[in-house]
Amino acid sequence: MAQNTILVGIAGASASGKSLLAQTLIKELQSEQVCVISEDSYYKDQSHLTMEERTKTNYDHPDSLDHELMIKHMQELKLGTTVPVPVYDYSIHNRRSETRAVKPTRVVLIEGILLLASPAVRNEFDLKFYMDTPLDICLLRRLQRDIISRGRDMDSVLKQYQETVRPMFMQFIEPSRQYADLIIPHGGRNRIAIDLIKTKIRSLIEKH
Ligand SMILES: Nc1ncnc2c1ncn2[C@@H]1O[C@H](COP(=O)(O)OP(=O)(O)O)[C@@H](O)[C@H]1O
Ligand SMILES: Nc1ccn([C@@H]2O[C@H](COP(=O)(O)O)[C@@H](O)[C@H]2O)c(=O)n1
Repeated sequence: MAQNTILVGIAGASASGKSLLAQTLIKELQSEQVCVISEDSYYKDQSHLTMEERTKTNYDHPDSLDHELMIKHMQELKLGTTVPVPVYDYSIHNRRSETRAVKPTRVVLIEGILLLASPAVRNEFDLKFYMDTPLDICLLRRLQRDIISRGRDMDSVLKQYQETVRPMFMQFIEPSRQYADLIIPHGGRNRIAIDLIKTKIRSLIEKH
């Protein structure tokens, strides 16, 4: 039996443009057969920790993520099942109580920093992309984004960047680049990459 759902992974550093690329594809494809999930939805539940304890979590280490649940959902989507994806709230460093029902559309885009770092996760993907944006550009964009959209201040973003974001990038994310099928330079507004990926996704939808 032909597989119905194709899983497409978009990996790369924090603020490299993964989410912008995924949202641009969704907007421009205008198809009910494409949807997006963020790996960040699968950060582990931290309800048992105080807010102060939560700020000390290393959110760039694979252990902070519930990859088991994510893999379960990826496999269920491939089997044609709708899955309850957790909703993440950065301002409280925790999942909210509600979930979001994600249907097994023909193409499911999944974006996240650690998608290619472990064999168990990366083997679930049919197509794997890596956003190869220079780290200094990522830091500038993260600083701006985290202050405007994630309720952070400059000191906390810079402290976290030096203590965990950059070291974990070096240890886990950059070495996972080798597993990508396609490496995308210039971030989430790379017009040629966007058009090529759109053509590929349209052909997958039409073949269905
Ligand atoms: N090529 C680009 N040019 C300008 N701004 C960009 C570009 N790519 C991403 N951004 C901006 O940088 C920030 C981080 O991008 P985002 O897509 O959220 O990164 P990621 O999902 O990889 O963490 C966002 O505010 C986004 O709008
Ligand atoms: N409570 C949290 C959870 C995650 N982060 C940071 O988010 C980054 C991953 O998301 P991107 O959209 O930037 O890819 C990751 O680098 C974590 O440090 C956080 O700060 N707080």
